[in-house]
Amino acid sequence: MGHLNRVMGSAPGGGPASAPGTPATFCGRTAGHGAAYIPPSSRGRSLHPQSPYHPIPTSHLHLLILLIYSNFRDLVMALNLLVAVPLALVAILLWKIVPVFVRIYTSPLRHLPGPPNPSWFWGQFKVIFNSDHGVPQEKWLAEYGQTITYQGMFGGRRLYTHDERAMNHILTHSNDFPKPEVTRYNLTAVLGAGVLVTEGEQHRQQRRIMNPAFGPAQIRELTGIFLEKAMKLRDHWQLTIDRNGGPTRIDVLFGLGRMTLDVIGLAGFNYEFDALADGKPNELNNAFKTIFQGDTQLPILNMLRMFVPPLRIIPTSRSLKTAAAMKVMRRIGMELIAEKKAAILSEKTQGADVEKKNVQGRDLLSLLIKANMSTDIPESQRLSDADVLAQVPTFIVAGHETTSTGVTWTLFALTQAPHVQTKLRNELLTVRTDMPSMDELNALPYLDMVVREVLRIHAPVASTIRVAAKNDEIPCAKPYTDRYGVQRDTIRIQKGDMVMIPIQAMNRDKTFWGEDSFEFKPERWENIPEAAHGLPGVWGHIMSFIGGPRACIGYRFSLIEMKALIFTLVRAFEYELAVDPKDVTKKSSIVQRPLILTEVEAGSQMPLIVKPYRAADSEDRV
Ligand code: HEM
Repeated sequence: MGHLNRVMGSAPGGGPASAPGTPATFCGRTAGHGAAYIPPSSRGRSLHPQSPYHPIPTSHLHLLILLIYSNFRDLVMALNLLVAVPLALVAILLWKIVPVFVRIYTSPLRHLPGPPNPSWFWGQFKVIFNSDHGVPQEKWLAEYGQTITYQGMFGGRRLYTHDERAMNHILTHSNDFPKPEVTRYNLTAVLGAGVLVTEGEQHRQQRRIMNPAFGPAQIRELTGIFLEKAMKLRDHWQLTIDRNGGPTRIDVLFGLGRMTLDVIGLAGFNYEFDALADGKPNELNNAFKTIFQGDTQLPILNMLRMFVPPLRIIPTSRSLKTAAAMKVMRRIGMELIAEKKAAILSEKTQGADVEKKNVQGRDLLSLLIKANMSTDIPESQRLSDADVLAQVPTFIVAGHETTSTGVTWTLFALTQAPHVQTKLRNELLTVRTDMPSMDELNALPYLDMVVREVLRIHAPVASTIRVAAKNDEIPCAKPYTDRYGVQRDTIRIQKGDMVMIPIQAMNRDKTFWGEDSFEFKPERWENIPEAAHGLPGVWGHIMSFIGGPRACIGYRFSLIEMKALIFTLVRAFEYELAVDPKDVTKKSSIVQRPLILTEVEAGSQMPLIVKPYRAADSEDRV
């Protein structure tokens, strides 16, 4: 307004500083243009603007010209915008989508053998989605060989190989094969930039600080928590059985899920979720549930938001709810961090400096904060509070349902192999205490074999995915035959191609495990086939925790937690499946939860008949 007033004021012949009735928006918007424009016809005129000889007063003429001129400019600008915005959107879409289509026809993966593409839009997505996990891929491998390709949505190519050397290359070159952007977006939306999501230097830095908290000495300290919580679950089931007056159908998945949540709360942050205490409200638990409940609204928009990043700025009811729940999570997380920092600082003021190698304590977060504050970590290598905070939901998500589904499938497997259940219980009953140490648990050979076999055959995380960050040539252990009948010993891959990490399928592949690879046989661990030694898993020659720099950081934690649970629950009870085994299937999301085909509406569950174990009852069966 002031700017325009100056122009008006400087107009020859003067005139009112502000024309009455001039719309404010006009004044505001045209100030820039009006300042430069002085019509030549007005220059040097001395007639009073209100003179009757002027049909239109000069200043009004200026105004009119300005109005027409600026409206014209506005119109042009509006038209520009109308054209520019859709053009920009089309450009972004082309920038994202064209390479996807180009890649289909240029990717060297097209030379690999594999099934024909049933639909350019869905690719094999529907076939895979409507089958049990990994089953179509296992069929294709049998038909086309160990290294194949198939197409996903919009024809995107995926490399699918069981070649152990190729898989080792992919897992160990984690910078060249990171998680795809969509996966990272989905995880970041709910976890923040925790170790599960970050890549490159940020990931290396986080792992370096976090690794000591997951070492054997630290897990030894946590064994008591695992056993205490396992006993709480045992007592809970016993109470249910007592109330029913005998063997009772119990959904073991539910109780185990709550137990492992309580464990990660206490062992992870020294926080009491009290999930096993029925009905007790808990702010963090509620926030967690909100974040991980399934999508109920606008699934199309939610899906589009994943693939078209600009749409992510449009809020949906789901994104708003998630944001509110994350705020709660962040607040509680920050309180926990502040508490722990204060405790460590007071420890420091009372004694010597904290040193990374001396880090001891009970919960993972305290250990992580201690390691981060230790004097032998250079300032530049320390994690920010935001980085530390992001590990809170990361631990909860990564460390809770994975272990509970692992133990759920163990109990299921034991119902299907009663002789294994009995043999295992007999071994566990040789221990004279309810509270064995980590070393005592690890000294039970049959328990160890059962855990290995369950994690092999019922891997809680059935598969994961990576994307090639650059063109690469992947070496193979065994040559394969390409589409043209030529033998090859490397796989060429192009930047942007997806790579499947077939965890469960490699764990059950006959090439590594022999003809009985699909059977649950703990005894196989007395002497596993030589071929299995080549699998690039971080633990036990299986892929369940994958391998390389992105292998599961919590595998020691989960193994001892699983052992503590199985130890306590198999000593106390006998288990039978409450439904027909043919009705038990796996519902694959991130973890493989059980689903009963005749009771789909009940959601994931594992109904078992649970009966207190009494030595005399079972003597005839031993
Ligand atoms: C039976 C139990 C478990 C299984 C089968 C399992 C499996 C896995 C798998 C397959 C990955 C790799 C995911 C990917 O990169 O796509 C992973 C990563 C991870 N897991 Fe586990 N996990 C288990 C328990 C735990 C526990 C108890 C914790 C923590 C207390 C944990 C913490 C993590 C973290 C932080 C990562 C990310 C590591 C990184 O990217 O550097 N996991 N886990």
